[in-house]
Amino acid sequence: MFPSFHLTLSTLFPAFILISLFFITFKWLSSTSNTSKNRPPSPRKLPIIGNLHQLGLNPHRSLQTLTKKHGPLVLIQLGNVPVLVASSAEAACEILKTHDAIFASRPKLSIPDTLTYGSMDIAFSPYGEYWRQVRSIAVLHLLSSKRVQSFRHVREQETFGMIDIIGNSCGSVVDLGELLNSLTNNIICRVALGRTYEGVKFNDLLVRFTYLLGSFSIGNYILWLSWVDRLSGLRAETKKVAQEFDEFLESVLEEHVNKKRMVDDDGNGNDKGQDLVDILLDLQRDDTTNSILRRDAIKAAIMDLFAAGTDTTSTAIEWTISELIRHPRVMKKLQKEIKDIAHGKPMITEDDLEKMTYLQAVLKETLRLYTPLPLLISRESTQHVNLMGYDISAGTQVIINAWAIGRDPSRWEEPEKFSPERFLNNSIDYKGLDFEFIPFGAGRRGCPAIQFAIVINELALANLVYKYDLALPKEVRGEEIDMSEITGLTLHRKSPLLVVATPHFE
Ligand code: HEM
Repeated sequence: MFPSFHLTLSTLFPAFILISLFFITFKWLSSTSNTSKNRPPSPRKLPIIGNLHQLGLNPHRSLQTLTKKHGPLVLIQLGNVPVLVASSAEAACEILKTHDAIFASRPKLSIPDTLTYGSMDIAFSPYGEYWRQVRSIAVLHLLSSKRVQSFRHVREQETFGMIDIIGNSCGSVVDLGELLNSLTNNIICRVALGRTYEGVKFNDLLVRFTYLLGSFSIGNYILWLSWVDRLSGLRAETKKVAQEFDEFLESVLEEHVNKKRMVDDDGNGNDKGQDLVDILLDLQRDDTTNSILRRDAIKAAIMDLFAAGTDTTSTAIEWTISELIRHPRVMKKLQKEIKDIAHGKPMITEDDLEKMTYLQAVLKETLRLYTPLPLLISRESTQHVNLMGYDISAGTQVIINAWAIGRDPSRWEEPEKFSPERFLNNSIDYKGLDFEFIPFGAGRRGCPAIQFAIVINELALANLVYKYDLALPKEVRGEEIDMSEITGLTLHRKSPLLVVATPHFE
């Protein structure tokens, strides 16, 4: 054993010297070529993990701290992956407007990829022809103004249903967060699938699904540590949820195909009341030229609505109510506006919302302070680009800290203060043109469902505060409401929002 060991060492030694020389020369060459490039400032990094340890449990906050030290464009290293962090309105404008096409792709991340049939959905699919087509199908057939309008009865019924449930609580404590979550799930279910699926099993599946989308997979950043994802059970759970969701969506598709046959048999084919699955199946049937709408693509598109549309919407309403409870002056002013416009009618309907300028300002203020997707959805550069004087290589992951931008003191007076008045008498909007306020992102990958989301938010909020006085339960009254947060896919309240609702009209 030992002789052969010596023999191996003696033969390996010159090879070792040669390899070392080659490596040192290569390092030197690449470092000289790097210095000719002007990289954005970077914090000091550790071997192997780079800056991963600096992300913490609330990455939007840790990244804001890095920005304060290094400036609005910071290049960090997450394992092997270079990540550009943008935290000012100017930087966001450069990325989402000036160089929008270069930053319009998404990085491939293992968890969303497994859950969405290999990123066949809209939100996670790479920039290209496939993404263009699925996005335009969703925009045209589900999210256009006409379509959003056609689902008005669904939103109103579900919102009024929630108001009734609260009414039946007879002044006892209700978990408002849970009710708001059911509200958005039910609306998306009815619009996308034609009916609600409220069973414990489906709710549990949705919770696990959104939890996974917000989970961190180390294998995405340090490939050889992928075993950690296997060992922790993350990979197995992702596959399990993907399979259970697939079985559920298969049964929904079957239900629709059979229902369609019955309608056809009656000769009663009727456009009104069509849900998204009906529309996609029709398009698939008519699609003789190309096969963009394969079965997996239909299922992935539906999944996207749950991933992108439920938690984001309900968490925004939950934070708004939390802030209103903390700010009785704002609550009173809002209730007065709604009451004056409602003229004693039993419920607020969507026609009333347009006139409620203070309500709109309250919601904007919440989206500024509690940006539901604080880091938007990561982008990836597809070619080398010069950004604000810095060289950014192709394949760099890009994080836009919309949460920090919304609290940037150079753009917002008293940025930490909840003050809806700042949105009165000015034109700042969330439609992606004012880069200091981008809760829905901007540019070609910006959220395509702004109108859909806002109307759900406004209707729920208006009815909740019109019908009830909302207060903390007796045992916590007088204490500050807990506003601590927890970050997963979205920015959530850490503790449930428990309230007591006292009806106004008794
Ligand atoms: C308050 C509620 C919502 C917020 C704050 C929100 C925010 C966002 C953000 C920040 C993005 C990424 C934008 C970017 O990369 O620039 C996004 C993308 C997306 N959102 Fe929303 N969203 C909301 C509700 C919804 C709803 C209700 C739906 C669907 C019914 C939806 C569907 C989508 C889709 C499909 C994408 C992916 C777009 C793409 O990659 O091309 N969102 N959303």
